[in-house]
Amino acid sequence: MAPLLEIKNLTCRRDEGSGSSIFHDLSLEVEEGEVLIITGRSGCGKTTLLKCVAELDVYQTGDILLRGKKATEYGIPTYRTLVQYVPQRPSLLPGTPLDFLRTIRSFRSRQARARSTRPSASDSHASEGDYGAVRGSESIDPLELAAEWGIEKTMWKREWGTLSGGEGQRIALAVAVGVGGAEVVLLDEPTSALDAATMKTVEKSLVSMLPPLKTQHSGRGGGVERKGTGPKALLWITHEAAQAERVGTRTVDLTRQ
Ligand SMILES: Nc1ncnc2c1ncn2[C@@H]1O[C@H](COP(=O)(O)OP(=O)(O)OP(=O)(O)O)[C@@H](O)[C@H]1O
Repeated sequence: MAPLLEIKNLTCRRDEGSGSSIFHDLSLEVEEGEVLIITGRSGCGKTTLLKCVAELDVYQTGDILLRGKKATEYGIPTYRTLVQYVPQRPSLLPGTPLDFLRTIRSFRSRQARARSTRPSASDSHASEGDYGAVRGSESIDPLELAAEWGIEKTMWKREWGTLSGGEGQRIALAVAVGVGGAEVVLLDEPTSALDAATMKTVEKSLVSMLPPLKTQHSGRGGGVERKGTGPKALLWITHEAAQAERVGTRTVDLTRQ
């Protein structure tokens, strides 16, 4: 069976392909249940790699396969819902988090309708007011998840730019893992703006959403019970060795690639 995610011989160059290489001939496989830590010195290409995997950045050679299929076979917008990138600074997004959630829900709803003529679960909540109108059928409600991380509901109605770095990070994370359907979530230093206690709470809930690992890896992977309610795997950029040790099942150091 094809791996969950396969990166094959990926090469990415600076300046839209005309400059020097950021990484060259990089190959990786990610299986279900993994928290693959991406680390390495500043500027070595960690963010670029995640953006390439999300098909947001252009690479010059190589293939990225999700369950054996290229993004073009899924269609790029659908692929990006299956492989979701969570930016380091969501404060640069326009509008409010609630607008963002509505847009994603509406896209998912259209996708679901295209696949089936059955009414979507979000329709059945359409009379529940501002927040209920964007609720979906997933087992994780982003607003409730964010509330567990200390985010009050009213914050969802504020412009992204008015939220603190840590508030914006938690909301963006809750949307990425809470709005169902993402198979692989790409986390770009997801807890860099959080205090130590909140960081550990977020880490635990993220790892608990994964399915159990099929193969034993050297890392501890959080040592938390896995419920399999969220994405199938995480690619997680961090500069913190202690965090990598807590959550990671495997580490790739891009400095050495
Ligand atoms: N649009 C761009 N044009 C030219 N160079 C770019 C562009 N985007 C990124 N780079 C360069 O590519 C390299 C990799 O950048 P990237 O942001 O992926 O590094 P990183 O490992 O995530 O860094 P950090 O740890 O500092 O966040 C850097 O040298 C960066 O300056």
